[in-house]
Amino acid sequence: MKEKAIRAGYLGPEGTFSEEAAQVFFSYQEQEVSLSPFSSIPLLYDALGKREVDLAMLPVENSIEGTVNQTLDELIEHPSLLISGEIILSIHHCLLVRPDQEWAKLERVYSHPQALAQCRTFLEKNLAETALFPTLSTAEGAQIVAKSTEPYGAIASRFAALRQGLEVAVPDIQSKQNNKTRFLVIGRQLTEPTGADKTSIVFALPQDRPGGLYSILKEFAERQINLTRIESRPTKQELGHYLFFIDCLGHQRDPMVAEALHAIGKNTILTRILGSYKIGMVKE
Ligand SMILES: O=C(O)C(=O)C[C@]1(C(=O)O)C=C[C@@H](O)C=C1
Repeated sequence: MKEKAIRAGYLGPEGTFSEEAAQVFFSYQEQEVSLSPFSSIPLLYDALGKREVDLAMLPVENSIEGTVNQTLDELIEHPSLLISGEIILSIHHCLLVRPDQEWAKLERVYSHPQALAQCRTFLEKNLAETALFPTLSTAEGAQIVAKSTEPYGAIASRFAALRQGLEVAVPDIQSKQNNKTRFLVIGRQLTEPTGADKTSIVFALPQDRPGGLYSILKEFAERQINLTRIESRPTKQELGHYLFFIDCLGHQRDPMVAEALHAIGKNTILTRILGSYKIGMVKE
């Protein structure tokens, strides 16, 4: 009997960078994958929570703008979910207009807040008087412009321009040419070790103990385990109380990583292993 297709969700509508990340990542899966768009990150998490999808492709960090806070914050709100993969995508933003439109005279530019921020230098230099309108995704911005008759533009991909019948007025407007976003694949299952893995954890420290963070970092350093990321997010309960996110090389089943994870549990007030997964490819 044919295996059922994996149901994967991404931040839509069609034409987002998240769709591209999903297309590339899932093309390497042996099992068939059916992709569906969701109009916001919380809606995608809801669908995961209700098991309407098995996996979700979510942006988590960008080389210019840093963390996509919503992805990390929602992950904390859903304790049964696990990270099962990652992929890094080169992000080329374009200023899109309708074919009859002059871009220097735009009254509004629509895009996802991450994209608006990644293109801040271009916008400040060339469209300082233009009002910036945040949308739920870059592709939604392109859709709004395609449907309008006003002097509006969008920041989105070349692919979104094709989808919406828009023109690329200015290509590559991101503030740094080497612009990359890392996406996580979030699901429910722990992935098997591949020999080239990463592990993500989140923890909270007691407030009153000096050297709390040092006591955690030491466990990795003493075992020569390389950290690839450290990030803090407010607990939202009390000012100055933080959750720390760490990514390290290795799988949680590797003896050294397992030992370090066990040891840090003694110095935290909460530790959650968010998943171990294969180090992701970079798609240029
Ligand atoms: O709006 C999109 O196209 C997305 O896929 C979202 C998103 C993000 O949230 O970071 C993804 C990649 C880029 O960094 C800009 C926007």
